[in-house]
Amino acid sequence: MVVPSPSPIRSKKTKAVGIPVIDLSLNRSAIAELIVNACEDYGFFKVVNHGVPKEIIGRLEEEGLSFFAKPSSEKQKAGPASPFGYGCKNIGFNGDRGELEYLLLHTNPVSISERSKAISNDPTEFSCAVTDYIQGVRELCCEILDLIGEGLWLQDKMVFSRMIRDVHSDSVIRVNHYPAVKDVKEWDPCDPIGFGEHSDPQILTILRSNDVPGLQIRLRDGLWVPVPPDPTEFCVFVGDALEAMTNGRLMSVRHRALTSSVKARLSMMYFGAPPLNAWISPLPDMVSPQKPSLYRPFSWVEYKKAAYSLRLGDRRLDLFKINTSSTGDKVEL
Ligand SMILES: C=C1C[C@]23C[C@@]1(O)CC[C@H]2[C@@]12CC[C@H](O)[C@@](C)(C(=O)O1)[C@H]2[C@@H]3C(=O)O
Ligand SMILES: O=C(O)CCC(=O)C(=O)O
Ligand SMILES: [Fe+2]
Repeated sequence: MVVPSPSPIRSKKTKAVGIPVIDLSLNRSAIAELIVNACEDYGFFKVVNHGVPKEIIGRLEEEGLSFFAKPSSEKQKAGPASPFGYGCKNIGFNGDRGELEYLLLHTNPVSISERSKAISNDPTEFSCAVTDYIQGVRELCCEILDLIGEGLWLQDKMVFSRMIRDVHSDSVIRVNHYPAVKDVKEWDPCDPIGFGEHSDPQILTILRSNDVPGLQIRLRDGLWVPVPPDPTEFCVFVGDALEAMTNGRLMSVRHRALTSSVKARLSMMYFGAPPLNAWISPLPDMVSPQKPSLYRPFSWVEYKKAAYSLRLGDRRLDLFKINTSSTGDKVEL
């Protein structure tokens, strides 16, 4: 039987570029600058020597694989995702669909332990695997955010990580499972959408996948770049909230997953978010007469409501833009 190629899809609209890979064991001020450059140019980079133990990553991967291997009727007991729980093919509430199934969980420990009962036959084991993983990637997320604070020369370098460390942080975790293409007859090469184009609404996303390709990022010029998978690395995405707080200097990256492999892709994302009542607005350090505020202040709960009322691919940050003329003056509408 002929099977589709496991390599990333490359239409004439994709190209190979050197995606920044940053070694976190190197000199602090050098990596702070490299990270800020990557966030400005791509809104995306990879990290190596990240310090998250392999054993912790492996345990969550195993838990994810054994959950997705269950019969559909069993998995449905943890669903539907509204928004948390088990979801299959439906993404969000407004008709977006993808060739995947997933678990979406709030990172609050009480919520995880409650949800685990419907997900696993050994809820304590599952719950520990998830909370240990969250602890590891939250540290990594905060470390990267502090480096961003340093690279931007902010007065308050921990302004971003403080939101993530807050006990009321609205961070979420997602495990996506893109089933293998078993029968080439069922595979439509024109529609290999695993997860459609979008940006992540939060501050920063930390993604780890197995060795199956699929992730692509969109460059400023509109070209799509396949991201080679590497289970030993983490991918880091700038989210909408970080773009707003840096007054557009760091770019929230648009990305998607196109899968067509003979092996299933498993990806795990930590979406670092502020508390619901936190205010998001361009930081004073990022605003000047030459660079007036691009966004009006909004609360995270307001932003989330907007995100959930829209489609996956909508540019929701535009709703919060202040209209300015070419001279930088505010425009009365
Ligand atoms: C269609 C949607 C799914 C989503 C909520 C939304 O209305 C728009 C944003 C989507 C997204 C993308 C990044 C994350 O995967 C996610 C959990 C998030 O916070 O925003 C999803 C939402 C979701 O799947 O519930
Ligand atoms: O699964 C992936 O590789 C990407 C998924 C993603 O972008 C998301 O869940 O927001
Ligand atoms: Fe995403």
